[in-house]
Amino acid sequence: MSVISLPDCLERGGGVPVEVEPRWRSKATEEKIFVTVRIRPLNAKELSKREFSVWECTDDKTVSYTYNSSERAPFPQSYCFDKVFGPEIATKDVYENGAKDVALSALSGKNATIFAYGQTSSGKTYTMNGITESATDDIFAHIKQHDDSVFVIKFSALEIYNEVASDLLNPESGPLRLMDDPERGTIILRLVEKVVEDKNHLRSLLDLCESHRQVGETALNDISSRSHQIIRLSIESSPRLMSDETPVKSLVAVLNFVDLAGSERASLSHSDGIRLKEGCYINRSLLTLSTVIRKLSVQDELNRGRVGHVPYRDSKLTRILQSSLGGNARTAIICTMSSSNRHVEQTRNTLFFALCAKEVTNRAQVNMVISDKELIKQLKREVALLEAKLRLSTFSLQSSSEAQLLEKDLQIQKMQEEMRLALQQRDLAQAQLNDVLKKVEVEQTRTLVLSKINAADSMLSSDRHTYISHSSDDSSNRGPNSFRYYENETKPQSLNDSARQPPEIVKMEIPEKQGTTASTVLLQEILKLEQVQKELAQDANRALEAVKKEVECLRLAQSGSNEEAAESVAELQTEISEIYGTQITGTLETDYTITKDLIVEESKKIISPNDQVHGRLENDKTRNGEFEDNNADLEKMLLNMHISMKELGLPMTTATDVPLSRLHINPNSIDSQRSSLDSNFQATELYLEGGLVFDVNTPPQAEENLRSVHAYVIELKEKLGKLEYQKQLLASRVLELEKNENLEEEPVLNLNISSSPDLWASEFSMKRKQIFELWHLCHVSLFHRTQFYLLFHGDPTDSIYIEVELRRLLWLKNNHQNATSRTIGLGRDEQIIANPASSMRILKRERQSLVKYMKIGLTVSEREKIYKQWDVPLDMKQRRVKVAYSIWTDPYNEEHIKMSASLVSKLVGLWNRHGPASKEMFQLSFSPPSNKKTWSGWNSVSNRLSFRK
Ligand SMILES: Nc1ncnc2c1ncn2[C@@H]1O[C@H](COP(=O)(O)OP(=O)(O)OP(=O)(O)O)[C@@H](O)[C@H]1O
Repeated sequence: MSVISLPDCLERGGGVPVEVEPRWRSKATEEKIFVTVRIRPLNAKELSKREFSVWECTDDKTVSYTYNSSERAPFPQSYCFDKVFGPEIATKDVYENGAKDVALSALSGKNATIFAYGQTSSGKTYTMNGITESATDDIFAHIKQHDDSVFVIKFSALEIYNEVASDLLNPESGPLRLMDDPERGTIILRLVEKVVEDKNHLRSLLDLCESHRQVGETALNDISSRSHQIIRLSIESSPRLMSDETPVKSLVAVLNFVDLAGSERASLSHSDGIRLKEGCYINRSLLTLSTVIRKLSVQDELNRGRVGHVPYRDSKLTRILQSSLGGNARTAIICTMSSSNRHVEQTRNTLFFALCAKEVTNRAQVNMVISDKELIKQLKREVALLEAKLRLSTFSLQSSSEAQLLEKDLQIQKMQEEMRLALQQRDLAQAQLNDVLKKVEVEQTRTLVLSKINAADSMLSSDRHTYISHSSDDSSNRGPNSFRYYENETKPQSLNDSARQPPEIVKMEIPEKQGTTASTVLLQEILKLEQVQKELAQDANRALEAVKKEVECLRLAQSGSNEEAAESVAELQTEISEIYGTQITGTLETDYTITKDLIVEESKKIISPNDQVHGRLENDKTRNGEFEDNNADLEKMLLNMHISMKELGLPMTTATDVPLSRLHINPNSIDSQRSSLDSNFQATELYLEGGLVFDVNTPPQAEENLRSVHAYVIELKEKLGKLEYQKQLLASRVLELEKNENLEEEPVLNLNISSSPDLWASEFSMKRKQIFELWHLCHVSLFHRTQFYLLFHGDPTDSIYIEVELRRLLWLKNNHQNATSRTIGLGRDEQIIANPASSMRILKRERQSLVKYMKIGLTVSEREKIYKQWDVPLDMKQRRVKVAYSIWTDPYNEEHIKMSASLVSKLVGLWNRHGPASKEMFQLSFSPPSNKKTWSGWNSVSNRLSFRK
C-alpha cells in the first residue's frame, strides 16, 4: 500500500506531512471560490457606545451600506456574493449554505478549505468553531452511514503566530518548518498528525488546539486570536475488504479549517507593545493573502489559464494555503463583518477582499492512492491502451495505404477496360471500313456484270420472256390440259404429283431496293453460288466420265465378238452404276425409285417374254443358238443402258428436278437466301438447264463458271440423247433381224462410216435428204423430226445415228406398205408406227398441239412475226392452224425444214438462244414415264419426249 500513513511519514521525514500526495488524480474541475458574507450583530459593548448598524442584507446575496448612502460615495453601496448571512443567521445555517458542500468534498477525495476572513472581533472564531463542529459532525455521520468503506481521519493543527508556524498538538516542538516539494507542494515538517478515533476524540483534539492557540485581549476583543490557526483533517476512504486483503485504491483528501487572525487598526485596537507587533504580523500576512487573492483574481480575469507570479511565499499562511488558493482544492471563504458604523472602513476592506476572492478559480481533483500492484495494472492498461492506439493508427495508416493501392488498381482496371473498348471501337471502325470497301468493290463488280448481262439480255430477252411468261402466267391459262401429251388421257396412277408436274422455274428474285444490306451477305451468297457451281462441275465431270464409258460400251458392242462386247459392256455398266450410285440423294432418290420401276416395266415391254417380238426372238433361239445369244446380249445391253441412263437422273426425270436434286439444292433455302441479297441489285435472272435460275449479278468469274457448266451439261445431255438414240438403233436392229430371220450370219450392223471427212460430209447431206423424204412419207412425228434435225449436223460421230435413222425409216416405209400383214406380231408401239393411219392421226394431233402452244407460249408480236415468216396473212382466220399445218410439209426445202424445226423447238421449249439450231443449245429431256401411254410417237422412246414449257 502506497498510502502515506502517519507512521511512515514520521519515519521517513521525521515530520508530519501536511499533505498527502495522491498517486492518481482525476480530471480537475474548475470552480470559483465560494464566497459568503456573514454580518455579526452588534454586541453589548458596541451598543453601549451607541454604535449602530450601517450594513444590512438587502437579500441573501447582497449586503448594502445603509447609512447616508449616496450615489456620489467613492465606494460601492452594495456588494453581491454567493451568499450573505445577516446577523440573525445562525452558524449552523451558515455552514449548511456556505461551507458544508465544500467541506464534505473531502469525503470524495477532493481537498477542501474553509476559512474565515474579517477584521478583529468580527466573529471569525465564533463562525469557524461552529463550522468545524458541524463539518466534523457530518463527516462522522457520513462515515457511520458508509460502513462498506473504511475511513481514516487524521488530525493535525498548527498556528502561525508572528509568522512562526507552530504545532498546536505539540506546541513545545517549536516552530514548524515548511518545505517546498515540486510535486507535493508545501510540506510542514514534523507536524503532528493524529488519527481521529471518533467525534469525541476529535473534539478533544480541537479543545487541545484551542488551548494552545495564542490569544490576547485587545480593546476590540477580549479574547482576540493573535495567530492564524489551521485545523486539518486528512480523510482517507477505501472500500472495506477482508482482513487479510490490501485495498487496491483509496481516496485521500485534506479538509482545512482556517481561522485567521483579524486585521486591525492599532488606533482602534489600542495595540501597543506585543499586541502591536502581533498586529503588524497579522496585517502583513493578511496583506499577502489579499495580494495573492487579488493576483489570482486579476490574473484569472486577464490571463485565464495561465499561471503568473503569485506571491505565495511572501507569508507562511499563503505558502501553507497555496493549494487552496487557486489550486487543487475546493475553497469556501466566509467573510465576517460587523455592521457597526464604527468599522465601516475595515468592513469595506473585507468586502473588497471578498470580491477579489470571488474571482479566484480553483481546480479541484479527486485524489486517489492506489497500490503498487494496482498501479502496475493501471500502467499496463495504459500501455495496452497506448499500444492499441498505436496499432490503430498503424492499421489506419496501412488501411489507408491499402485503400490507395486498391484505388490505384481500380483505376488501372478502368483504364484497361477503356483501352479494350477503344481497341474494339477501332476494330469495329476497321471492319466497317472493310465493309465499305467490299461494298464498293461489289458495286463495281455488279456494274460490270450488269453491263454484260444487259448485252446478253438483249439477245436472250425473247427467250427469257418465254420462260417468264410461262412462269408468271396464270395457271388457269395453261390449265390441266395444257402442254402435256397425256392430259386428255387418264393420268398414270403410279406417279406422284410432283413427278408429273410441269417443271417450275425457280425464280431467284432479288428484292427491289430495301435500303442498305450488308455487302458481306452478298459476298457470302456469291461464294455459295460459286461453291454450287463447283459441285455442279464435279457432277458434270462424273456424268461425262459415265457417258464416255457408255459410248465405249456401245462401240464395243458394235465391234469385236459379241461375248467380249457383252463382258466389256457389263463391266463398264458396273462402273457407271458405281459412279452414280453415290450421287443420287434426296429428292432424286425418290425420282430414281419411281423411274427405275418404270424403266423396268418399259424394258420388260421391250423384251417382254409375252411380247411378240420377244416371242419371235425366243423362236429364233431354237433355230440358231448363236443368234439367240446375240439377241440376249442385245436385250441385256438395252436394259442395262436404259437403267444406267435412268440412274444418271438426267433423262429420266423432269428437266427441272434433276439439276436441283443433283446439286443438293433446296429451293426453299434458295428462296430464303435470295431474300437476303442486296436489294440494290436489280432482280434479273439467268436460266440454266433444269429450271435452276442463277443470279446474273454474279461476278464475271462465277458467270464464266456457270456458262462453262451450262455448256457442259448441254454436252452431256447431247451425248445422252445420242445414247438414247442408240437404243432406238439397237431396237430397230432387233426388228431388222426379225425381218431377215432367214439369214444365217450374225446380224452385224454395218455402218460404213466414211474415214474421210469430206466424203462423210457429202454422204451426210445425201442421207439426211433421204431421211427428210422418209420422214414425210412415213408421217414421222414432228417432234422427232425436230429433235433429230437439231441434234445431228454432220459430225463424223453422228454417222452411226444417221445410218440407224435411215435404216429405221426404210424399215418403216416397208412396213407401211404392208401395214395390214406386218402389224401381226409387233408390239403396240410398233403396231402404231407401222400403221400409216395411226401415224397420220398422231401427226395431226401434234399439229393441233402446236396450234394450242402458239396461243399459249407466244406473245401477239411473236405470233405476228411467225405469221409473216410463214406467209400467213395477219387478217386471216385460223392463222395458227395454217402455220401448224404448214410446218414440216416440204422435205425438199432446207429453209422450210430449218424454219419448221426452229418453230417446233420454240413452241415445245427446245429453244435456240444463239441463232441457228445447234446441238449445244438443244435441250433434251424426257417426260415422266407412263404405264399407260396416251400418245405414241413412231417409237417408244420418242413417245416419252417431253418439252419444256
Ligand atoms: N454572529 C455572532 N452572534 C453573536 N455574537 C457574536 C457573533 N460573532 C461574534 N460574536 C461575539 O463577538 C465577540 C468576538 O467574536 P470573535 O472572537 O469570534 O471575533 P474574532 O473575529 O475572532 O476576533 P479576533 O480576530 O480578534 O479573534 C465574541 O464575544 C463573540 O461571541
